[in-house]
Parts: sequence; C-alpha cells; structure tokens
Amino acid sequence: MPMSWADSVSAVENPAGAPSKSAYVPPHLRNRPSADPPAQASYAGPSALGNDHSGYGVPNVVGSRWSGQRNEYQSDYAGGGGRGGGWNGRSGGGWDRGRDREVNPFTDDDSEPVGEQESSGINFDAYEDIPVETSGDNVPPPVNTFADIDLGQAVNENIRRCKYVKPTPVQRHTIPISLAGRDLMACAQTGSGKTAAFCFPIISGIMRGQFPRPPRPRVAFPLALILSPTRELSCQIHDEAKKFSYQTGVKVVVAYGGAPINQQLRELERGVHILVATPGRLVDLLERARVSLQMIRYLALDEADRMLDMGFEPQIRKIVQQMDMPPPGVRQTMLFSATFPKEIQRLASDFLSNYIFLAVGRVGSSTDLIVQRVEYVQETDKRSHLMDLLHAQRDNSVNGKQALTLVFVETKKGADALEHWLCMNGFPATAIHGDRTQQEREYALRSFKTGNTPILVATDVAARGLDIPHVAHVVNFDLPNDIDDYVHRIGRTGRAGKTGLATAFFNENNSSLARSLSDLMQEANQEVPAWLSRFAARSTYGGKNRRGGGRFGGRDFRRDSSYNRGATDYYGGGGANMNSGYASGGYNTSSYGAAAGVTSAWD
Ligand SMILES: Nc1ncnc2c1ncn2[C@@H]1O[C@H](COP(=O)(O)OP(=O)(O)OP(=O)(O)O)[C@@H](O)[C@H]1O
Repeated sequence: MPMSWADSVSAVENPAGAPSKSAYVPPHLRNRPSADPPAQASYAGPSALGNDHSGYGVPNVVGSRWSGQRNEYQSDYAGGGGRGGGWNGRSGGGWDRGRDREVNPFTDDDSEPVGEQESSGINFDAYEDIPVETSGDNVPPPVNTFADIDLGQAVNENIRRCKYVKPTPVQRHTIPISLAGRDLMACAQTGSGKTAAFCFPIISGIMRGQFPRPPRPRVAFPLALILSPTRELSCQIHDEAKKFSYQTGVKVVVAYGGAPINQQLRELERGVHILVATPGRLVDLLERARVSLQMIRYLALDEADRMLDMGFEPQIRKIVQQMDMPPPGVRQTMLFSATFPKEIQRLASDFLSNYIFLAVGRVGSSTDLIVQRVEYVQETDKRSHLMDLLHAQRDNSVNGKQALTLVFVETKKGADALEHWLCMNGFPATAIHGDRTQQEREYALRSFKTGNTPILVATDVAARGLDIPHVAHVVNFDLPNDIDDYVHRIGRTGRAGKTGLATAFFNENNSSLARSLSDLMQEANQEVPAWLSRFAARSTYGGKNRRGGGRFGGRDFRRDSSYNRGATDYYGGGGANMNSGYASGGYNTSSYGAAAGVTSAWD
C-alpha cells in the first residue's frame, strides 16, 4: 500500500518506525543536517545580523523608511519566539554555531536539470533594447551593475555564487527603488528575474536594519512576508531566497498547504525573518495565533494580479488589512507580475503608498525569445496533432535527450486522460494539477525537471512563476480564456535570455480569445495566420480579455484621465498616501530603452 505523505513525513521524524523504503521529505526540509541540535542553538539570526559580513557595521541605511527608527530598536531581533529563549545575545555564540549548521544551498542537487544549469550563459543582448517605463514621484535612477548597488558583501558573494554577472532590466530598475524604501508595482516579462528583484532589497534591508525583540514566545514575528499563489512557487521562492541570504544571518521559512502544518510550526518556532507563504496556509497560521504580522516591514506579492483576482482577494485582504500588519506607508510593499490589468491595479493601490509603477518588456513575455505559433486544430484532432509535434521533437533530440515539453490543458480530468494516453503511446509523460496530492505534484515536477519524463501535462497550477530550465516547448493543447494566462503559460519557456517555442491549438471554442491573441502576437512580431486575423476581425474583446498594456504587460492605471478625475474614489479609505502630483496631473513618467513615448493599441 502506498504510504501517504503525512505518514512519510512522520516516518522521517520517527526513524525508529521508519519503513525500509526511503521516506518522502518536503523539498524545503531536504538536505538538513542529520543531527538537529536543540532549537535555541540552531539559529540566531540577530547575532548574525550583527556579525558583520556585510559591511554594515556602521549604519549605512540608504533611504530606508526604517532608518529613522534604528535607535529606537533593540539590536537583537530574533525573528521568532524560539524555545528556551536562546535568541537574544549576539555574544552567545549561537549564530556562529547556527551559521556552521546552515546548509549550503549552492551544493543542493535536489533538482538536477537535464543539462548544466548555468546562469552565465544568459544572453543579455536579448534585453538590450527592452522598453522600460516608470511613473511616479522622484523615481530613483536605475543602476548598471550589481557593484553599483549597496547590497552588502554577503549578498554580493551569493550573487557571484548564483553566477549572476549583471542585473537584468527589472533588477536594474527595481532594486534602487526598493532600497530607497519606496513602494512599487512592477510589471516585467516572464523569466526576467523578478524573484531576485524583490528578494535582494528585502534581505539587504533586514541585514542593515535593527528591530525590536519579538514580544511573545512561541509566536513567529517575521519581518518580511512574500506571498505567492501556488505551493510550488512558494517552495521555489524559498529556495531562491535561501541562496540569496546564505551566510547573511537572514532566516527564510516557507509555509504552504498540503504539507503537515506541525513541521512548519516547528520551523517557525526556530525563528524567521522572511516568511514565504501561500495565502491559505498563512491564514491558518494567523488564526492559530502562531504567526503575528505586527513586525512586518516588507510585504511582497509575487504574481500580484493573480493574488488580487477574485479567487485570492478576500484572503489577501484579510492578511494585509484585517490582521495586525502595519499599514501602507509604515511597511514597504512591492507587487510583482508579468501582467497587471488595470482593474487589479485599482484594487492593489489600496495596499500601496505613493508608489512607483514600473513596466519592463513587451507583452508576450519577451521580445523575440519565444516563437509563438497558432494552429487551427479541431477538438477531435488535438491528440494526433500533439503526437505529430512530439514525434518531430523526438527526431530533433540532442544526445538522445528529448527537450522538455509542457502541455497545458483546461481540466484536471483532461490532464489525467492526456497523461495516460501519452504514456500508452510511448511518450513518457507525467501530470500536475490541483487534485493530485502534494507529494504527487512534487514528484511530477521533479521527474519533469530531471528529464525522466520530458513531457508534463499541466493545468494552470503550473502556469505562473515556475522556473524550469530547458523547457523548450509549451503547447497550449487547450487555450485559456484569459490572454494574461496565455502570457504566463508561454513564459515557462524562453526564460532568462534563452529561446523557446510556444504552440497553441485554436478552434471555434477559442473565438473570444482571437482578437487579444492576434494583437499580442503582432506586438511580439510574430506571424499571425490569416485565418486568426479573420477570427479576430469578427470578435470583440471578451469580458476576460482585459489587457491594457500595449507593449507592456500592464501600464500605470493612474495615467488614465478617468483616474485623475476620480482619484479620491480609488484611494478613499485605502490608507494610501497619495502624492498630490498624480491627482493634479503633475505625475512623472520616464521611458528608457529603445522606444520612448508610448503608443498602444489598448489605450
Ligand atoms: N541577474 C541575473 N543573471 C542571470 N540569471 C538571472 C539573473 N536574475 C535572475 N536570473 C535567473 O533567471 C531565471 C528567471 O528568474 P525568475 O524566476 O525570478 O523570473 P520571473 O521574472 O519571476 O518569471 P515569472 O514571471 O515567470 O515568475 C532564474 O533561473 C534566475 O535564476
């Protein structure tokens, strides 16, 4: 009988009763040192913060909204209640022991990719002429190199370990904005390095800041909260953040649904500076009073438009507005996505204070990195058409290794059925969707990443954020209803300067998407088939086709004349500290890159 995930985790915790087959361990708990010392000796974040590896021995706060409060705080914030109170002293030696115990995330081969995983091979030329547009008050100028940014020695060392040679455009612009303490809504193409763009300033800010001691034991008081919509994405952000914060003393913990909560509670009790979480599990932890948000200084929402879409909005409002989190203007808030529909921007502005809007890159995820093809395929022909594509791909395999192909379908049942059919026909495939257990989801992802099953059939649960190297082909077997979902799906390929292919199967059922798809492809200089243009000419934008970005995935809604007329409506009661410059029409916009001065089909 297969062992459940919960059983397998408790088997890890109770080795005496462990079954002979290897037990499943959640990703964020893998590669932990085998002998776990008592909690009080395990991690002493605050002493690390004082253990100056970062060049911050002398307060050197760059425009942080916390700089003025340094002296009010104790110097030894520990990030969590801890057990036994071993969290307080810089001189207690806990950090040194803690640091020794810190697992080196750069040697983690947990998800060994098909080929070598190198960042240095990134083709930055692909980003040279990317259009960038900022709006807002007193926008800090972009930087050109990591050396131009004062992130501290320890973070710089981790950047080197990551093999990041220079910042991507979104990093060049957002990091100075965030380090200046400004709120931010950033809309940048898929695969362009947004994760590091919000992680670096948070880590650096926590390293240089001084924070009060958590007031209650056994309750976690994170300083930063990063929310994302899926479990896999939260795990991925956690992994990335651990790399960026290695040996900085900043402790990152992840909490997500589908995993045993007790394990996560124990992690939280050991101390946390940065909590990465999915909204549902976080609400659970808040309701159990095991996490308090009262010390939050940084709030980042990844895939922010998804987080504020109908499904998640109530939970996000609860977390951000109805618990004990400091209000906008006190905390620093950063929202990131590749797409930002205007109505979502309006909602989001409730969470922000005098923010800067940044748009980087074209719609369709990247300039010419993703070749987009649309083929007219009747429902009944889709399987055989897919088979043809896969056969062609198999013929083109390099060194016997088949390129990774991600196939998006509409329903969970459809995913199961297509996976089964592919396997029956000799194509090693696996599937990921919301009805699979977390263990199955993780196995599927891992099996795909390592190339054991080079075809992954997925629902939209895999559409956003997942950074899987070597995905060469994204097939929209079923097209989504929303063009923004299409943008995120195809963005699973063509990442970080690499090229990719996206094929969509289109038929009458997708008529409502025709116009936005055809416009998007034109914007991205893709060949639009004549038949699709005819479909587009016949259709209007459906209610769900709400793109408003033109060359970008979104444009600042405050630029709309309707916004200036009705500014108070949007901000009434939201607590936003609106800069008078916007409402009075004196708002600043600047464009960088090849194409300054914006004209857009959607405005
Ligand atoms: N400065 C850099 N130099 C080289 N590689 C980088 C740099 N910054 C990020 N990367 C790499 O680029 C890839 C994509 O980054 P990331 O996942 O943060 O993209 P994203 O913009 O969040 O994408 P999505 O919109 O799909 O969520 C990752 O593999 C990351 O390690």
